Amino acid sequence: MEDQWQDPLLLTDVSFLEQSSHYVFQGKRSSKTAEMADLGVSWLEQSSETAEAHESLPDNRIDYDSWAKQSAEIINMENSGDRFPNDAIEGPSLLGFLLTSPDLENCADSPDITCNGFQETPEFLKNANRRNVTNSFDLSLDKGITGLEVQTSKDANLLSFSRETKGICETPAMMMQPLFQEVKSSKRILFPEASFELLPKPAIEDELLKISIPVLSINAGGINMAVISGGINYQEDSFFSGGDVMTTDATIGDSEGLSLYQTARFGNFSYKFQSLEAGNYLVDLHLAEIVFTEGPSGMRIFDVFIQEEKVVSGIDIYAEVGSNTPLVLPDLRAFVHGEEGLSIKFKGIIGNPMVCGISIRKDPLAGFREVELLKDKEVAQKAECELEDSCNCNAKEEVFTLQRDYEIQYKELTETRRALEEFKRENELKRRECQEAWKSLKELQNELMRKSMHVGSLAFAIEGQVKEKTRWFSSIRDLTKRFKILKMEHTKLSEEALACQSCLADMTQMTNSIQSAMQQHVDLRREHGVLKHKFIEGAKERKELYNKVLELKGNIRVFCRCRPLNMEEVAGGALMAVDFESSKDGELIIKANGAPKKVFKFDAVFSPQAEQADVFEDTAAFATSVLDGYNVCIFAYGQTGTGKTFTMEGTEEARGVNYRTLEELFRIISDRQRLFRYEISVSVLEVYNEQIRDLLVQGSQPGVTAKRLEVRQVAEGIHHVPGLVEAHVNNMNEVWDVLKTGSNARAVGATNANEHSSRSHWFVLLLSNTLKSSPGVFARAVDHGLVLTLASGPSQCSIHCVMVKGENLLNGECIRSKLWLVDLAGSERVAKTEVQGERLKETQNINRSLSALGDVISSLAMKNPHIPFRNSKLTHLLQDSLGGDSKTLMFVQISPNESDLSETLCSLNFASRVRGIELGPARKQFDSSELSKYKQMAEKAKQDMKSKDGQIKKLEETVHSLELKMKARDLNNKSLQDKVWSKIFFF
Ligand SMILES: Nc1ncnc2c1ncn2[C@@H]1O[C@H](COP(=O)(O)OP(=O)(O)OP(=O)(O)O)[C@@H](O)[C@H]1O
Repeated sequence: MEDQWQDPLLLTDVSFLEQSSHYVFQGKRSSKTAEMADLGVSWLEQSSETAEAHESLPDNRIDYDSWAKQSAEIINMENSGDRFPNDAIEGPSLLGFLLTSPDLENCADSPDITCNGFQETPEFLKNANRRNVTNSFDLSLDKGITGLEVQTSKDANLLSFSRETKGICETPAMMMQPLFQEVKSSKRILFPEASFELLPKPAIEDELLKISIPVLSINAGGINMAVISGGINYQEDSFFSGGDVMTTDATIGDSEGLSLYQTARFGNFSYKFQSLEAGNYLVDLHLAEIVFTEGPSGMRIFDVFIQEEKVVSGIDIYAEVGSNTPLVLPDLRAFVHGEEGLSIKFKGIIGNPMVCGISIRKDPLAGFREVELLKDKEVAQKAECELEDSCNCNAKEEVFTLQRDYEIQYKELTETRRALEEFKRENELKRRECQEAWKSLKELQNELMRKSMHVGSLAFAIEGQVKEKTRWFSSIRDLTKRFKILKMEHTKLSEEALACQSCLADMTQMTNSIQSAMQQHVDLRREHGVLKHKFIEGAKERKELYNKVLELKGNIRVFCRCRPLNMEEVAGGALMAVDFESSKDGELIIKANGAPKKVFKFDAVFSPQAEQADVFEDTAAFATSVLDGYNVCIFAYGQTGTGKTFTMEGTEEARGVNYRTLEELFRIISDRQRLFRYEISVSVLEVYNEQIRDLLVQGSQPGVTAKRLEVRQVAEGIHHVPGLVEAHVNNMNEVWDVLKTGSNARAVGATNANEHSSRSHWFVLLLSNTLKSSPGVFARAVDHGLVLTLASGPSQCSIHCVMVKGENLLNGECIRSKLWLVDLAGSERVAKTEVQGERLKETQNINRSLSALGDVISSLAMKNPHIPFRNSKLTHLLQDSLGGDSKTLMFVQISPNESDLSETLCSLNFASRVRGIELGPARKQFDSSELSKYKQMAEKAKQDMKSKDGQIKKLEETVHSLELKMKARDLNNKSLQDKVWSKIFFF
């Protein structure tokens, strides 16, 4: 109910009803509050009628003392303009309205508001008035006043009956019985002023009445039937005119012998008694309603006229005493002037009048009046006598005339008095009527006031309602607009829903496509996983096979390269010390004085005509090993000026091993970019006087004290130079820049020799004791009466370290490897010339480095448990890449000039020794068949590797195509998903 709008008036009514039900309408009106409510209504009704309301005798069923008190309080409050105090009667007002509403406070007693249980509205009062034929109405149906109010004139014989309604009277007979007895016993007349009060009459009247003997009694309706009732003889019916007769055998009343009431005259009739002498009489009328026995209808109301004057008005026998009960209207006064006699007429208002008996008695009080008249007459006669004495006969006549006039005037006076009394009575009645009318007017004014206030409050409420309804209309307009908008949106959404429904099929189709694509994607992934596994296995196998090939070829391989004779040598007519024409593959024949002197075997021998590319063709495999995760060391060894730097660095036109190896690295990286991710960084350093010098640090010069770099072991088998600049390179341009930077920074000895002259100045140094005591090549050198000669001058040990970090994108495997590209200092067989100072120190350090390298290689060859890597910075640096599973490639550079033969032989012997390390002494003992067998195995492995490479390449291509397909699927799925989501979002 809270969300429903309620009319404030209706709400008040509801509230009123709810509350009033607690006070007024709960079953029988037994509670005090209900009585008060009823009394309040009764008060209103009474106040609108007459002021006699407060005089009404209360019924003994309720506390009428308190009622009267409260009624008086109510009347006082009303008269004083006060409203009913809330504390006088709790809750709602007596009128049943909640007076807390300001709008309705002044119209709480509004009769227009329907109140359940309050039927006593003005409308009801009006109806009651209309129903009430005696112009009186019920004050309270429930608590009506029991009794009969008989109104009559004091002097005139007018009796008027007005009955107060009485809900507690079981029958009218019960109601009238007391009255009959009262009338019968006391013979009193109830005056209007007395109403319900029995006023005592003068005792003399009673006495006179007792001695009043009827002069004539008639048994009405009794044709030839005289009866005696109450000691009075009622003669047979006569003196009547008109009417009908009815008789009954039924017993009338409770008393026996009341046969007077067994006959009656009814209809249109009257009685005329002409035999009566002049005088005052009293007439008793005996009535009875014989309705349930025989006779006419009992519904009769009639008037009684005596001497053409109405003395009884609207008598209703049944209403007074009921049926079969006597009703006596006694002492109706009548005056008979003389011959005209006494006439009694009965005129019906409703139905036919009826009378059972008539008794006429002399009025005993009339004698007193006659005495008075006689006294007046005596006075008049006395005056007349006096006049007779004092006046003459004419005067007597005049007196007689006056006397007659007096009598006439006296009569007139009597009539006037009677008329005056009548006027007084009528005046009194009119006064009362005026008073009642005034009170009614006042009530009406009050009512009008209340109505006006009620109307005002209603107008106020209506104004509020109008405003409210205006707001409602505004809200309704807004709601209507919104409703229209919503309707449009609904229509739009319905259309979209229809479109969506049509799209659902597409979406279903798309979903199926997506699902099938996803299934294909899953299949492809599965296939991809299988292929990937196969590929990983193949790559692993390839790597193993490749490594096996390299191992078969030897982890330390030696290539021999002979430079061409330079211009000077050619110009000087230098003789060739190497016979390439007679040499087989991998053989090098050294000749002296035109005759072959010694044959050397290497893994590859490059003649002076060999191009840089030819040299690198066999070197490229090491680049693959590096990217497979192996450490590789490529270094060039040889006499000064034999082409070490040319082989390693080369020129811009003829790039050397360094550049080409890096180029090969990037090429392989590019090939493997879908499977591996690599990072390449390059460091360029130099070992100078047993000190590591970073050639990528700008401004670094040989001999200049720079930051001291040391080799540190960071993990098992991993050595690192903390602080060494590592230049990350992503392409060959960057590589070339780094190589040039290092080349430019390469130490240039501050000797008296330039690059060319360096080769023209030779030093012969004795090997250190260490070298001398070292086995292998160095021992052989000693055996040959030679010592290792180290290049002095500009060429120190130049080292390029290429660090590779790789990650297998398929299995997440990471590798970290190093490629050392070392351009060693020149090794010369020089005379024991004196070298002084700084140059001597350089030479000693160079010799130390090379001899340490020789010691390491010798130890590796001997498989000594201890390898003296730390005897020099160079071997310390190369520790990771010498021995173990690392690969080593040595370029032994020789000069073709016969004049350099001794140095050449020295270098070749050293190289042969190095090559022999890997094969070991036992391998030298292998016969050619076993060697060919190994070669065949190597070839087979190579072929397998190639076929594996082909398979791997195919797998790579398949994987690549699968990846492309998956990407295409992903793109397709994504576009489909985008379409679906866009449909979804769109809707
Ligand atoms: N295979 C070759 N073909 C053409 N020229 C060569 C070859 N080998 C060397 N030379 C030339 O010989 C000269 C000396 O070469 P290079 O400087 O490389 O010798 P080196 O062994 O490095 O000398 P050093 O020990 O003093 O550094 C250079 O001018 C070089 O161009």
